Amino acid sequence: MVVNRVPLLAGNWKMNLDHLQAIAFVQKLAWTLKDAGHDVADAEVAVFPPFTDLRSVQTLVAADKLPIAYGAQDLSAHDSGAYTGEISGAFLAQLDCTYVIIGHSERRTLHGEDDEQVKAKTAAAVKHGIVPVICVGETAEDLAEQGPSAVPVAQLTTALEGLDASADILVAYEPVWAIGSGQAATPDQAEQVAAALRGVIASVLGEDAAARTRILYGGSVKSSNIAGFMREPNVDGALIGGASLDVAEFSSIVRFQKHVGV
Ligand SMILES: O=C[C@H](O)COP(=O)(O)O
Repeated sequence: MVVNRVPLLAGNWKMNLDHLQAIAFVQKLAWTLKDAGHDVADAEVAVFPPFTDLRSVQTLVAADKLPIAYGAQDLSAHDSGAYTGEISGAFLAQLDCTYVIIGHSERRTLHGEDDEQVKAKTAAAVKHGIVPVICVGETAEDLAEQGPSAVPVAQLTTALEGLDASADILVAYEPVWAIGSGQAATPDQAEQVAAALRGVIASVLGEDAAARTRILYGGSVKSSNIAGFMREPNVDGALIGGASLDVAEFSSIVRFQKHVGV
């Protein structure tokens, strides 16, 4: 089976940029990529703004037909009802979100999300036709005690339970110790875990799903280190936090082929 996994460079803005800043950022990003001759066949670009920006980003992307995908940073496992503060997958689908991040380590650590909630949210995203970006990763303690793969493998195994083999998903391997620390994993480390995660997809959803599913690396990705990750066979892109908030830096990451001739 020949599958072309187009690289995805995805910017997770976290709680940064309000809706006016989001409009300016997306316009500038589109201009910068166009000026640089970016070809969408080389890499897909996505941004993950705060919820309150999504309508503005939707309007801008649709009006100017920008080649920039977007998604939300979380969703509720429920469709509607008495869930104060929650956002339904149905609402995100109405805003034409392609993607939604699920189980980011900041949700797991700061908001107590566990693997069962991540599983329920993954199912909700798929139900509403939104591609879940399932985040997994080990803490420094996990790494010391169990090695790099054990926790991400367990987290993904639970998240995928009950999904149909045809489900369209993405996986982001983000070692918690690498997020925002300036200390990225090595490409070898990322590849080792990504390969293990592809094995999980194969065993739970089948070989076709494993072959087509893109696996991203996240954690202190910059223009100066993206090339190493993109050379790895099981790493299909990156989920970028801090460096995605600077148009020039993010554009440079998106155009990773220019750095290295991958
Ligand atoms: O979702 C993105 C990750 O948390 C990585 O963040 P970072 O690139 O700032 O380390």
